Amino acid sequence: MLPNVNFTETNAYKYLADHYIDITATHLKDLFKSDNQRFENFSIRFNDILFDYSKNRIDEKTIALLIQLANECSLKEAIEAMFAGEKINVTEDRSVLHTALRNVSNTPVYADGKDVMPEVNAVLDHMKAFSEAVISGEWKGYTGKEITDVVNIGIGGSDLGPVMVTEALKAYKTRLNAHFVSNVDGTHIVETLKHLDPETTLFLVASKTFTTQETMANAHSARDWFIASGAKDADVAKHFAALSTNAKGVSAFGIDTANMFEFWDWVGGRYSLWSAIGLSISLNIGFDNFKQLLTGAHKMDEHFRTTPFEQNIPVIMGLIGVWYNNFFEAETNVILPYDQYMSRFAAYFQQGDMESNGKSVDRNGNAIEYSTGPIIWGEPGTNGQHAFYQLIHQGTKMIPADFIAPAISHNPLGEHHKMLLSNFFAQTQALMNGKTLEEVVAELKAAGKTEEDIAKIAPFKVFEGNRPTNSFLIKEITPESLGSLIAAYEHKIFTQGIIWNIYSFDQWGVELGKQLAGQILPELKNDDKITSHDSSTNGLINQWKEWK
Ligand SMILES: O=P(O)(O)OC[C@H]1O[C@H](O)[C@H](O)[C@@H](O)[C@@H]1O
Repeated sequence: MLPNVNFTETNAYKYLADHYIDITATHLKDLFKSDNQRFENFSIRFNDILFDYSKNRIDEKTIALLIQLANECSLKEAIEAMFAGEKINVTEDRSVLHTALRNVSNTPVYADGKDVMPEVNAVLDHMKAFSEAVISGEWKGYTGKEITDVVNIGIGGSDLGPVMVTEALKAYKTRLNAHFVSNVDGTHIVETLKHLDPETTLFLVASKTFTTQETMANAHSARDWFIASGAKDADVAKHFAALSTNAKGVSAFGIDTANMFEFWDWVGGRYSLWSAIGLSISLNIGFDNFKQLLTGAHKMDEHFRTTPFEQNIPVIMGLIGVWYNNFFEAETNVILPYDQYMSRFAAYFQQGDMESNGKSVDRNGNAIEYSTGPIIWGEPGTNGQHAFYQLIHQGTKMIPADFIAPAISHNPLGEHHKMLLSNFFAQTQALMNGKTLEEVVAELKAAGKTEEDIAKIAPFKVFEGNRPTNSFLIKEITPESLGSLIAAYEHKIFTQGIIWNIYSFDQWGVELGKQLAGQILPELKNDDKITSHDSSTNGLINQWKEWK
């Protein structure tokens, strides 16, 4: 059972509300001035990850009160409930056990009274054998040629995780070329297939349910393209594999169940890259590296489960997020990887976070009166600097930012990495310190500007600063460190869902649009004028019918 506490009624919340007034009276740079141990006090080393949260609008009292809040909301018990396989996804009556998928310690994990580890390990063995056969070239296509290209067809959790990790770990690429098709827009698959050869292409149809409209449409089009090349139905087995929980659906599609990689309903879609859904990752970086990814995540799982909250990275991340979300009324959280390979990291956690905590009903089914999940966004640095950082530095909204950077680049080209990192370090410093009017005036004077010019321009050059950031400095982006980092963000989401008293593992909010699309699709198949909807929807459909 998950705890059921309205966090706004806890003692800690009341103390935090008072404490918030004190903190807002203090500039972040002054917090540094008054504590020369601030970095040591507010940073955590975890293997090759340094998490520095000192540039946040917090002091020791803030952290103590936030931890009191976590305790009053029984976070520890909630963590145990998840790891123990309790059915904490209540509205779908399911356990939440993505942690079992990476349980490299192999200790038993129970769902519905049954140890899931033997099944988990059997699928991993299958993934290993398959990946090695395809990568080595032992696995041949229907005309006897080696596979050169792997196309993952999936959407949402069956796409974003594999894409993000494959990109992030491109430095570990095998000889196979990776492609990802997700959008039902025919352009996506047409453009992907244009450059591929059916004789050397392997399709992975990735879908937990095996009913998702976009994925099924793309899988059928891929199959048609394959058959049109002269292949027979029997050849499909050499070119199509399925990653799913739905064996019946896989057979009905015509995929050999020997090529089915199973997972289970206790794996949420957006937490599934660790499951058979990760087969594209295993093909693209090799199974041993995939295993390292699982190992890194497992180490973070252990850290989350056993480390006191004061030293617990996901817990601290989550609580600081609550602090900004519910006291400072920050609405978003920007993720800024200073690593080109991690360009899809923010997009991945848009689903991870927003589909998990974008909820407005609490665990009692009552409408919520406080703010829940933040809007997640972001792009890699330094590109973001030349686009949207203006608003982060000088806009009217507070935007807590996560900076992520590797100390060692996989591409140590000239001075590039030093330039990249100088930007990372400088940005967090600039956001914290800002620049006062006096500093601006002094700078303009030194540049020889007249009094008149100074008066005209100075106000626009002032930076208030006091803008919070987290920094993750990672020794190197390896499968293991990436696994740990992803798991830290997953558990941050969990922590916040517990505090907000919401169910983080369902996603009913995606259903309504699907249902209405199902009603509209038949109306698009004839030329009849539509009058059954509101005037806007009718107008759009009828104009489309005129133009199509
Ligand atoms: O893996 P599938 O069953 O095809 O689901 C793909 C995606 O679609 C759904 O709409 C959900 O919102 C996602 O959580 C899920 O990851």
